[in-house]
Amino acid sequence: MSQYSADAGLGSRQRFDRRFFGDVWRLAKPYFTQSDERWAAIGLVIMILVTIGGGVYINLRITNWYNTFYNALQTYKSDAFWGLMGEFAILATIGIALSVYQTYLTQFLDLRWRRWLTGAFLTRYLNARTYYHMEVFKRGQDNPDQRIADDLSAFAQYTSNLVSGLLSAILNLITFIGLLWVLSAKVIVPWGGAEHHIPGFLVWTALLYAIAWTWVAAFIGNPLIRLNYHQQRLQADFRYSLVRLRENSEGVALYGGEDKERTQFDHRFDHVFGNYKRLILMRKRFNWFTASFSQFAIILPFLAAASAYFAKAVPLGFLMQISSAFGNVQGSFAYLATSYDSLAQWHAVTDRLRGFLGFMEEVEAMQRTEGHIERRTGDVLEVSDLSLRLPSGGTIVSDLNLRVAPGERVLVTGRSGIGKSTLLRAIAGIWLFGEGRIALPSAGHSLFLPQKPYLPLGSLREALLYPSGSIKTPDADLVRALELVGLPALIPQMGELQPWPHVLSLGEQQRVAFARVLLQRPAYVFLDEATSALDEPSELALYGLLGEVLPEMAVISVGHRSTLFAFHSRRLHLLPEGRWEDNAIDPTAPGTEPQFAT
Ligand SMILES: Nc1ncnc2c1ncn2[C@@H]1O[C@H](COP(=O)(O)OP(=O)(O)OP(=O)(O)O)[C@@H](O)[C@H]1O
Repeated sequence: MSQYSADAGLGSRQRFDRRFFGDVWRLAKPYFTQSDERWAAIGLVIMILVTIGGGVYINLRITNWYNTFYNALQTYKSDAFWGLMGEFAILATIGIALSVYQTYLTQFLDLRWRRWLTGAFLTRYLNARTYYHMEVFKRGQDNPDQRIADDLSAFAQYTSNLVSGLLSAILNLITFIGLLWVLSAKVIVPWGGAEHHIPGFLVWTALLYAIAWTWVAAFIGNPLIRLNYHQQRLQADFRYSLVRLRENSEGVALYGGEDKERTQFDHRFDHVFGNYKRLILMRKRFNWFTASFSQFAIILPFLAAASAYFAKAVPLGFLMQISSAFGNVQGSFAYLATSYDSLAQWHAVTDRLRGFLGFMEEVEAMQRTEGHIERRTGDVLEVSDLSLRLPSGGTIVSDLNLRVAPGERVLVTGRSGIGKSTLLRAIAGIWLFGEGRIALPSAGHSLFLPQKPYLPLGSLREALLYPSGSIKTPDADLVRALELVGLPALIPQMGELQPWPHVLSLGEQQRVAFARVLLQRPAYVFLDEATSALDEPSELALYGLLGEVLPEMAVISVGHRSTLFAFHSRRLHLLPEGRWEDNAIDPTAPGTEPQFAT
């Protein structure tokens, strides 16, 4: 069971409750307590704390300066004026430097934290093919790419900014609350025709005012969490539809599907627009209140101290000092209210991340509980008592026993949808549902070629050596491989960075995949309709090449063409209800096998 709340990804819990902070802590803790970078991170945190503390101290000095400065003005002391100007210049310079460094160090911490978080998420995402299983068992999880690329960065930024802001507010409060309490002693509260002194009157005023402000901000601003959450999702959905068009541009262009695509874009953008409109309306409502509260907060201390001033009980400097101290205390009390919009975005980002992590944990748990297929590394492919099923429970194959010796060639046949690719997925170790035992040479010694070859981002050279070819492979070998598979025209472009999946035809891409086999020389190769886009003579030529260049390599193919019988010595035929037949192919009668009768 996931340690993150199951509904977290839906942004449905909009409270800053214990579970929310528990999840934030679980996301943040590893970097600061377990990572290799933890001492550097703690060092940065300490430096940020020093800048915050210094900033608060400068604030205090400036507040006291107000008192002296305005009193000097009121009493026309021009000689004190210039000295005070100089003092202000020094305080302001130190204050500016501290503020610049606080921002710089916080951003530097964000950047490093983001790098670490991204690395940790990627490790987990790629480990045990979790990325693949998350796609296969997708349940309402959207755009993992956005969660890794954007949300992690936003999480690091919001967390460090909000926490340093909160610490600064607390320090400010501790520093100024005493001063404001002392200053309150001189404040007169006229009530019922008499003058009263209420201990800590200004502190209570600031506190009550901030409570009212926070309550209104939370009440009005709460829907912002949900709207921010949806905004990020809808934005990512819209972007994803554009990326899909780019990736499938040829298919759409050939179908002339622009109108349909446009409708799809408009539809998705309407959602982005509608949600954003609600968001800005909500922000407008929210800003009405926060702007009113913050404006009124400016005059509140003057209102509170006016009676004392007009009664000439206190000088102007005192009034200005009160205003500054009150602003600091009240601003600290109201920190949560003034940061509510950022808090709402932080909540939304955290929701998305914990939803993603929760799902990743669910998939990892599924990998542990569903993975009953025992796997071991061996020299020979050996499948024992293997039963495979669909996630829904349907049987794909029952009690399969298969041994493929080095150099042997087995053709897997059966009607479409019977489970041929699923059998290869199970042998590759990416299909979870089933039981039995599989022994297979290690990853570097077995290579799986799907029907649609995967060409990574980069040069053709990199595509040829993907995934485990040595980067030191001499160019002469690559040239030879391209010649053998019938792609000599590509030799001059081997180092070019091009969108190869768009540039090469599917048949050419399948030839590139065969060149990979020749270069990487695995002990076992699995070809899942890996020549489906080629004409029959080219298909036979490529198969013949494998036999010639790599006679010791075992070949397990999935294919629908009867011409493939000529190349294989055995046929594993999958039948309905999990039945199967394993027969030798008569080499004297190629192509005469019945066509995949069930
Ligand atoms: N992730 C999945 N979740 C649920 N069912 C799946 C999944 N992947 C495959 N299947 C189902 O498993 C069955 C076997 O699929 P598979 O791709 O192995 O068939 P195949 O024999 O290779 O078909 P074809 O010859 O058309 O490529 C199909 O009914 C398919 O819908």
